Amino acid sequence: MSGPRSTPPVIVKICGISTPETLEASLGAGADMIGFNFFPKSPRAVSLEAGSALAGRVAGRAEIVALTVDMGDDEIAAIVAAVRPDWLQLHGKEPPERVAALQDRFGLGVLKAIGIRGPDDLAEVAAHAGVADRLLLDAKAPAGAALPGGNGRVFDWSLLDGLDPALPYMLSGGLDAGNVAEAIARTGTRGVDVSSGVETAPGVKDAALIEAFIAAARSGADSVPASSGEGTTT
Ligand SMILES: O=C(O)c1ccccc1N[C@@H]1O[C@H](COP(=O)(O)O)[C@@H](O)[C@H]1O
Repeated sequence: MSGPRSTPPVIVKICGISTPETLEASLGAGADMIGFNFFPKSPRAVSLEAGSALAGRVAGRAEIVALTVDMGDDEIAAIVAAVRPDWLQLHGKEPPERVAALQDRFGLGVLKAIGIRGPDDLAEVAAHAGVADRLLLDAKAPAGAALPGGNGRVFDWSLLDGLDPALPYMLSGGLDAGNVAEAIARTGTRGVDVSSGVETAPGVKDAALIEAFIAAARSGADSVPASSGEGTTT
């Protein structure tokens, strides 16, 4: 994206946008990051052509995130060429070495998703801290789930109590307008990400739900003290 943007106290990402109408609703309501989903099995998946057209409307108004799951270099290169994202969201089992390799190859920010269900999952957080540009702490998908994310499940936020407050991370997993302010207040997160919580059916985003989510996140953000570092948009 071009030019500096002001720094919101809590970054809001709307993920899985697939129509111009819900894109405009997200941007109009002040979304900081817009995610386009390139995981073919997802009900939110967009084609390269659709993603490119939607991303063209975003330029300069928010950051663009391309969501992939254990994708190979050639496919990612095609997405990067078509969509010109600011960030790659890696929502699979990509190890830290893969994160670093993609940073080197594409020169983009990497938002690495880590599924959280219990205390053992924090080892994965530690392994990626200092490698990924930002972490996305999401509810771990149940065994056998078709999707590694986007399942509308909340995890136990108290698992994050011992995290280093300086860790650059965003929170996701079952967030919606009714719980996002509490999630921000409870965790002190500097960023939130939502997909199914702003939908009326899988893959069907709703403008009113998006607007309500962003408004609720902004109200929750008032409970978070000013940041010295993370929270800055790139
Ligand atoms: O949304 C999807 O379909 C999806 C598919 C594969 C990987 C990740 C996916 N979504 C991401 O998961 C988080 C949490 O989703 P939800 O809000 O609980 O529905 C979402 O913000 C996306 O970044």
